[in-house]
Amino acid sequence: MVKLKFMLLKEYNPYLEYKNGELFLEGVSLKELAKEYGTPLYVYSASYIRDRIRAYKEAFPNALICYAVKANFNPHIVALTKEEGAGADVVSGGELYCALKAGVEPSKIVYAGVGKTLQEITFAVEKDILMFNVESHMELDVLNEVGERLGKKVRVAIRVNPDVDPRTHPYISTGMKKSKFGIDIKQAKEEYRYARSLKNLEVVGIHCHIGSQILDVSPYIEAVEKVVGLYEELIKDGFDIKYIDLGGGLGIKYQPDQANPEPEDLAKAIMPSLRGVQAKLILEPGRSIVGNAGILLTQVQFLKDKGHKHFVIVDAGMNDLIRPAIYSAYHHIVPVVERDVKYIKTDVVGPICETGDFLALDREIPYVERGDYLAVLSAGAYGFAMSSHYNARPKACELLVEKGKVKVIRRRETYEDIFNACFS
Ligand SMILES: Cc1ncc(COP(=O)(O)O)c(C=O)c1O
Ligand SMILES: N[C@@H](CCCC[NH3+])C(=O)O
Repeated sequence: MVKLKFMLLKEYNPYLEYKNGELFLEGVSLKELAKEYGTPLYVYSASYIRDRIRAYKEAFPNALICYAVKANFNPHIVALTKEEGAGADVVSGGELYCALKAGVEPSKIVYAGVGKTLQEITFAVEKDILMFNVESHMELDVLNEVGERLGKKVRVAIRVNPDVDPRTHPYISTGMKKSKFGIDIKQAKEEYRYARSLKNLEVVGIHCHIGSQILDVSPYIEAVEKVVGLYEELIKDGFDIKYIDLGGGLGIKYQPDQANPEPEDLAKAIMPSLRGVQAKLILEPGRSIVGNAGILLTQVQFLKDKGHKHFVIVDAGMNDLIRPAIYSAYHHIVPVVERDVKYIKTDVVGPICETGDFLALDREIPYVERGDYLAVLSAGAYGFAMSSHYNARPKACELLVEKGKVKVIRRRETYEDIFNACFS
């Protein structure tokens, strides 16, 4: 029984293990961390993040790996990916600021997003980033104007929408016809010609991102084939396409019976279609770098038995981890200190005044008591990044652990932190 559980945790993160019934990450006791730093508490494993970047680099030795900052924008995490040689994929001025603070070279930064503001565009042009992934005709005009004003040639790729179903949650499918993202691949050639006619733009690439949490690699093959088709047409038309950026999206293990696909699986699927392509490949993985690096620790506040229904009420709410509320996402929950093998069927809910505030519904979890700590797995991506102050709750503390060492990468917020901006 214990051995089985041990194997299962390793499949999420090889640095996560029970020792004498107590959970450790990279050799650090999670119970001790929860006691010292309080809960809710995010803890990330640095070695795991390093391993994942290295796995991408091994699977795609000639590619530029641009970590998708949106998945987790803690600058210390971004700096870690930079240390391993990654660039950054950003979607806002804030993320660009974060990547630069973390030391990422502008020549390794790509910028996507359907609604870049003039201020954000100006900031990125001034910083001379590698490439804008342009999502509309109007954006081309604005980029050209900013380039002219600043006396620069702005490097652009057009984000094409290949109309491929990535077979994931509809809210995170981004490459289908009805989606707001990118330009229909069938209209792309026309937009490329238009971009070439603008004197302050330099057309350098093709961008495509079909969605997130993709576990089956076949939609990638479909998308890549369409992108390569466009690449060949553009080359024939005299374009110098230096980069093909295929976005991110590789999924991770959330449920015990799910796979944790490797970058190598993606490489095996798509590299054959890219054989004749001269352009440099760019990838923008987010979740598959940091998702299973992180866990969210929470403490049981109350138990409530309504007869027909049991509730475990914890101190982490939807303001800390919103994925279950908005995507009905599953996050595996395990005890920080094992008790016995008795299981209960329960909802695990937070303190927020919303019925949608849950971490798990009708879930069998090991028996717990008031004061126990629970670890919510796979919380490193889109966990803290999507957190809020809802119900005037200070944001959680974030820790980075590596080989037995602990670093506070974001202190717990205070009430003053929440309200300071109201009184300045
Ligand atoms: C343009 C772009 N690139 C990269 C990513 C990162 O995706 P993921 O975290 O699924 O790897 C996203 C988010 O889906 C995105 O919108
Ligand atoms: N926020 C989503 C992923 C969005 C991907 C961004 N394009 C999630 O938590 O799964």
